[in-house]
Amino acid sequence: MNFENFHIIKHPLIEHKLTYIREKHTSKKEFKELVDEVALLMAYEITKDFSLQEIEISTPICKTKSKVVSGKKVVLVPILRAGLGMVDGILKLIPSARVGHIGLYRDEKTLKPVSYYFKIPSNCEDREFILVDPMLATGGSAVAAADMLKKAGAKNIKFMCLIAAPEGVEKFCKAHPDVKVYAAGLDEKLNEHGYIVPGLGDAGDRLFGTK
Ligand SMILES: O=P(O)(O)OC[C@H]1O[C@H](OP(=O)(O)OP(=O)(O)O)[C@H](O)[C@@H]1O
Ligand SMILES: O=c1cc[nH]c(=O)[nH]1
Ligand SMILES: [Mg+2]
Repeated sequence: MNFENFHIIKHPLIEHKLTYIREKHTSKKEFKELVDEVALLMAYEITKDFSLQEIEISTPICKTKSKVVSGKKVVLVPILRAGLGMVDGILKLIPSARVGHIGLYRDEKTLKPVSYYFKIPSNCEDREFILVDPMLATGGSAVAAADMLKKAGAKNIKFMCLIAAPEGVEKFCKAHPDVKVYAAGLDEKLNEHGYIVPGLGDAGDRLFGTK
């Protein structure tokens, strides 16, 4: 997909783990562990542009200057429910990140997102948002979530998903060209029920065992 703000994160470990996330016989426990692991690996990649500042510290040997991450405070925002599956993995890497929540579900018939919850930290302008959801299908949910973040004042947003469909990438990138989108895999298409093909099925149901 040729959108400047769309990036596939390619890494052998991510591809390997994604294979077992897709596999329908993977257990609920393993599914959640793998989603967390891929989210952590992706977060490592997408934070490469974080800025650093030098501080003075004392090692047991002497005083020295060394670097720490500086800049805007990170807010991780899962789109409920399935986005919750990615939070623990990313928090392992960025434990100080605040966590906002956006409650959206996709209406089964219309495939349009229905909003039911929104809570994020204040002072949005000064924060770096990482919006997460395993699936970018029609794009309706992710576009609505980014709309809500911007309406609340967010200026700096990245969106991270595990699997994207071309339809969702196009919709999101056109609606939010200023938001960088990162996916571990780009699939073929959507089926007649709006599910990604080959995809992984219903991410929320597989994470929470609600099928
Ligand atoms: O790109 P879209 O067509 O909007 O579809 C993607 C959305 O669908 C899934 O959520 P779902 O509605 O199943 O809610 P859940 O996470 O509570 O299961 C998924 O986690 C995304 O949020
Ligand atoms: O394939 C899909 C599409 C939307 N939501 C999911 O959980 N899976
Ligand atoms: Mg679901």
